[in-house]
Amino acid sequence: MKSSQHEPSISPTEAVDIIEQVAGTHKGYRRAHAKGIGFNAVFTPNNNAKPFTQASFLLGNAQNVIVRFSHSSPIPNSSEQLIPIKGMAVKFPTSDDKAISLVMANAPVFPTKTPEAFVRLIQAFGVKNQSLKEKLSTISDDTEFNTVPALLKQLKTPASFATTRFWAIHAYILTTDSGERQAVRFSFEPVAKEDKLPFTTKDMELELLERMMDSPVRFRLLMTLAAPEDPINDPSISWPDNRLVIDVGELVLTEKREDLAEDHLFNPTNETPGFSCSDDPVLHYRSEVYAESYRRRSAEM
Ligand code: HEM
Repeated sequence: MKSSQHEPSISPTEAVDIIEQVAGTHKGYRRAHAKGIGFNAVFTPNNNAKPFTQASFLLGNAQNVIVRFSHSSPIPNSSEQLIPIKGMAVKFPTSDDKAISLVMANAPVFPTKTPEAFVRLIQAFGVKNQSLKEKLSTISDDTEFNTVPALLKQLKTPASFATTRFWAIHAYILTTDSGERQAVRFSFEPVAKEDKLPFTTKDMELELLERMMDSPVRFRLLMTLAAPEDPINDPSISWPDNRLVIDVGELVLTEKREDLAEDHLFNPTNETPGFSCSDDPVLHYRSEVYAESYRRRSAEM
């Protein structure tokens, strides 16, 4: 565990065991965000990030990237309409084999400050034969879950991946050649705004493919700059709305990947000169959880 400040009481391997206990084992699938669709895409930086970083993926020429959109459930055939949390993962190439990945959700904040609280939340929501009200009452005494009921109320299943904003949630640290540091949070904002589906299907993957036949699907990569007083190690706290947001480039989907990016691991903790992880314990925990999930699903293929 790289984060120096936090030693979780539930190990990443135990976390994957717990997800399997709650959701079952679905051989060959990711242990979360099991169902999804992969695309090739092009990311074109506009060099607005240059004053803040030397990170190559945010600067220079257009580059080929891999994108995977997903439904968050660990159960591959669960109803996508009943699962409001969706994911978008983008893998940028780098000169070494540690591709930078932004692995995002359609929410600006995470429900908990620590990874083990999130795992306990999975356990609480996974209890069988209990209504949502009963599940909420079992977590209501725990101050770690104060924000959860309000977050749940705001959740709404999106109509389309192409009109959804995705946030990387954790802070990352950008550095310049001369060593200046700036904490930022990334998000991808859709260029398409219309919510009403012009298409016939309720299947979000098909909807995306139909949309692409009509016009290109684009997202802007936005970077929100932290002020010195903003917390950079707590993904459950949002930064004030008046923070400077910089548009650093555009992503355009080009084609569906035949492999759907199924075999890919998107690791949100890879670093490159000019771009590093903050001390957020949830971010660092994800690295080992994803590696464990990847080990299990690869062995089952
Ligand atoms: C302790 C916290 C978390 C746990 C235990 C967890 C668990 C997992 C697991 C087991 C996977 C499957 C990985 C694989 O097999 O490749 C996964 C994928 C994913 N998670 Fe998380 N996750 C956590 C936090 C987050 C956060 C904060 C976000 C959003 C910012 C997020 C978004 C995603 C997405 C989009 C994927 C799919 C990536 C892909 O397409 O390959 N997760 N998560």
